[in-house]
Amino acid sequence: MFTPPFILSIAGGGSTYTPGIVKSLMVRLEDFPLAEIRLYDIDAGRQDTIAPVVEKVIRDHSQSIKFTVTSDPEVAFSGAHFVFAQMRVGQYKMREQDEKIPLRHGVVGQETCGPGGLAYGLRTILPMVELIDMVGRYAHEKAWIVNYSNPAAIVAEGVRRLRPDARVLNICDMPVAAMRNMGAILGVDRHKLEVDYFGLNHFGWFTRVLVDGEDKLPELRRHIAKFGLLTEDAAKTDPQHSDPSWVKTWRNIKPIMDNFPEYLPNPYLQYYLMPNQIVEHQNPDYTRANEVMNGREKKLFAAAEEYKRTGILPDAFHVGVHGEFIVEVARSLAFNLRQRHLVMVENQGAIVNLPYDAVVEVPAYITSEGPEPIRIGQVPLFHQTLLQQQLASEQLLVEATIEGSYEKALQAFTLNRTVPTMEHAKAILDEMIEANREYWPALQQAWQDGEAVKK
Ligand SMILES: NC(=O)c1ccc[n+]([C@@H]2O[C@H](COP(=O)([O-])OP(=O)(O)OC[C@H]3O[C@@H](n4cnc5c(N)ncnc54)[C@H](O)[C@@H]3O)[C@@H](O)[C@H]2O)c1
Ligand SMILES: O=P(O)(O)OC[C@H]1O[C@H](O[C@H]2[C@H](O)[C@@H](O)[C@@H](O)O[C@@H]2CO)[C@H](O)[C@@H](O)[C@@H]1O
Ligand SMILES: [Mn+2]
Repeated sequence: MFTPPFILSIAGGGSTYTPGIVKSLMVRLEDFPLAEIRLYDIDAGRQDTIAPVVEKVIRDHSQSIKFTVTSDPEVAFSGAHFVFAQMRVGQYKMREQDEKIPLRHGVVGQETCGPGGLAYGLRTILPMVELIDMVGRYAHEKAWIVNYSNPAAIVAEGVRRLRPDARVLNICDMPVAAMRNMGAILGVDRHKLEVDYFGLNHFGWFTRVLVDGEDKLPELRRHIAKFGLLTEDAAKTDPQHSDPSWVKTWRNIKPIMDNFPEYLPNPYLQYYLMPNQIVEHQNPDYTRANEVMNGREKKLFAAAEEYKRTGILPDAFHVGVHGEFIVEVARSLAFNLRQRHLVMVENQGAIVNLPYDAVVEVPAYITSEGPEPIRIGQVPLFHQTLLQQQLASEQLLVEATIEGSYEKALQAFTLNRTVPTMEHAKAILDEMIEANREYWPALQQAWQDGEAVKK
């Protein structure tokens, strides 16, 4: 453990989430004291646009915290105690491709699920390893990287294989966001909930939702059967997610639970369990990437511009569970609080009927040496089978990245539940190879015309 105040670096400093995360840090300054905040990004222009907004957020709370903005890894990470990673490799222009290419083939087009998530994984694993190595070179020897960079399941598996000893904790705010909505429905703050949950990232189920020791899942089931995982007035539950695609996502918990009422699914399961319906409702010319570029990103950039012109910062970003959660996790790491959070962690027997070395998402106690997962036991055959298939798809994608294997990438795409046939998988993969030339490692075919290719 190291003593506060801490040096904290944010990798992906130009992210639309940076001001919100920094605001969350400022609100918790007494509990998580900071000496310096550093922004690091490979796109200096984007980061410079957002930096004055971030600086204003800091100065509204503290005059003493040093603020540094850089594209130099040595400056960014020297002596750092914490690194929050939130890189979007290829930025929104590549997210748009991840979503639109599969849709042209009638397949789900999504940032982290299906072929889009696999493509994003092929772009992100190696830059993440590069980040780990830079942090290893310059930062405090016990520094923690808390990673939000997506696709988190694939990134976590890539890191587990390539840098098994790295102090990286991979997290996702989706379960916390679901708990916030549960809390709103039940009329309690999300911190009052203690949940049981098992799965992979963006692929799991809540099995119990306790408030003061009483399981509230029956009450939630009755509510969800009418409204999905939203209050009657959706905007009140989730002001950030008033975009139509998110409202639909929360409502889709209802059809899933109408069929499988036992557990409450992660909203991302809609892409695997009802892909046809999702594709029918997706506009192939205007996907979530466009919604975000014309919404969250545009609003933030416009506010930065107005702040530069007038010195007045308009209300331009949301401080929600996303920022709160990463700060809560970092505090637990920093002070060995052993708080219980849902995070990604190597299974190590927590889910008895999944592989020992699978990266799973389960509740864990967060200590200064990392997460200690709770024991889940056996999961039912239906869920185990879905999980195994998704895990295999993600693991093959990681192997494809490491080995530069075209065949393994094709297997990963073919095995994914969102992809109906081998032909769809190949057509999408081949188009994605073209679109990702700048980002993916080269994928070689080991077989051609029925013959093994001699190396
Ligand atoms: N795990 C979760 O639950 C969760 C929740 C929200 C967002 N996210 C992820 O957070 C990230 C940021 O999202 P956003 O919508 O704000 O994206 P964004 O494009 O606004 O920001 C990402 C930033 O990362 C930078 N970047 C790209 N490659 C980099 C590299 N190799 N090194 C340093 N910086 C690099 C980009 O230049 C960009 O400024 C994404 O990966 C997103 O998927 C994850
Ligand atoms: O489509 P986007 O870019 O708006 O969101 C994609 C991310 O969605 C999840 O995170 C949500 C979170 O659930 C919500 O509460 C709030 O904090 O906003 C986040 C972003 O909208 C998901 O967990 C992430 O992995 C996705 O990147
Ligand atoms: Mn997530």
